[in-house]
Amino acid sequence: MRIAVLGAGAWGTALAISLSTHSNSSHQVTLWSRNADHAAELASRRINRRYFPDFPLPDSLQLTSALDAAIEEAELALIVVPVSGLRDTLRGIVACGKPVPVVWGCKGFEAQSAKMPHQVAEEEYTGVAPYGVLSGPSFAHEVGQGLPTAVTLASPDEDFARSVAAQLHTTRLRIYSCNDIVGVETGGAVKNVISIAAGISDGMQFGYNARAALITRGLAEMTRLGLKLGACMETFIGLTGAGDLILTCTGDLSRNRRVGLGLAAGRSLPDILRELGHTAEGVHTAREVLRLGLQLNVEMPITKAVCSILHEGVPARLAVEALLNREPKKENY
Ligand SMILES: NC(=O)C1=CN([C@@H]2O[C@H](COP(=O)(O)OP(=O)(O)OC[C@H]3O[C@@H](n4cnc5c(N)ncnc54)[C@H](O)[C@@H]3O)[C@@H](O)[C@H]2O)C=CC1
Ligand SMILES: O=C(CO)COP(=O)(O)O
Repeated sequence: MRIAVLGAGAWGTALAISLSTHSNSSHQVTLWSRNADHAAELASRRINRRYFPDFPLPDSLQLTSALDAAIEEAELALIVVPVSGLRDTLRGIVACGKPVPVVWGCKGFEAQSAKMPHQVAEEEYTGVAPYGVLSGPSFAHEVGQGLPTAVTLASPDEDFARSVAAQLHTTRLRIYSCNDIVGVETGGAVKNVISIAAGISDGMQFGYNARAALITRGLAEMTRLGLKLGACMETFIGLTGAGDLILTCTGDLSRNRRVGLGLAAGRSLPDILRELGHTAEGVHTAREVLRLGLQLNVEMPITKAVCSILHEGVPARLAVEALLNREPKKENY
């Protein structure tokens, strides 16, 4: 299959390497960077020093900064830019006049509009070609190494999800399919926010009990919001819900968790993000998750606490105390 991977950050590069290297069928993969200098450097050095420095690029991987060239022959485009770049990338594809099926890998809600990625696609890509999302517990660094990983491809068009999952599936990257795109995208967005909370808790040495409580009550928060948005309950105990939540709340490869660890250490958000040098979607998505929760009358106490620390300058210790001081209540979803 001819695949264009659009976005040459950590996740796009990991997927491009994995699909070029580990597939049984022979995929021809082109990696697109919007930055011409970056694309030229990738092509000449055969390594992504800025975003994914530990992994050489396979010889067969092609590089370009021309979007039309990347998608010209492609049978599928994997859009692996942050949520903030999804709309423009879809518009760019439409402007090229090449109606290629797309699957995005971003996890979060659009800033200001609180729209899920598939709602952005509904606005920009309806009637152009089929689309879907790839999500689940998948640190780029481990996928780049070819370590076993399982993810889910969701699309409102279930045949499309099944067919693309089967084509991208490899012995290292197991891909399930489903049609609950709302549930999958809610899980991917909310887990990033809860992962910041887990980083804060661990950074403050609150212990394993507190972390397990955050993961479990975070799952309740994610599920409550998702059900209000029309998702299926079962999705939240799957790879893209509990699976990704557990991964990013416990694994130090998570950039969102590292934001939380930095906040607990008393560092400023701009300093943390500068040092991280990568996208941490939870930082902006926290606001949008809270906004949606308020609109839909869904209680989101952990998200509220994370937002107050990130965006209102509330000290982490005070936000945690406010969480713990809430009235006792029935354990429910
Ligand atoms: N890194 C990981 O382990 C995983 C990341 N993701 C998700 O994938 C998305 C991308 O994450 P990473 O690649 O890790 O981020 P990154 O920070 O490593 O790289 C982001 C890349 O996107 C490019 N970019 C930013 N805005 C753009 C735009 N408007 N148009 C085109 N390119 C643009 C940047 O130049 C950079 O190359 C995020 O939504 C993240 O949540 C999902 C699964 C795993
Ligand atoms: O989504 C991820 C793994 O599934 C990556 O998480 P971070 O963005 O927190 O690194």
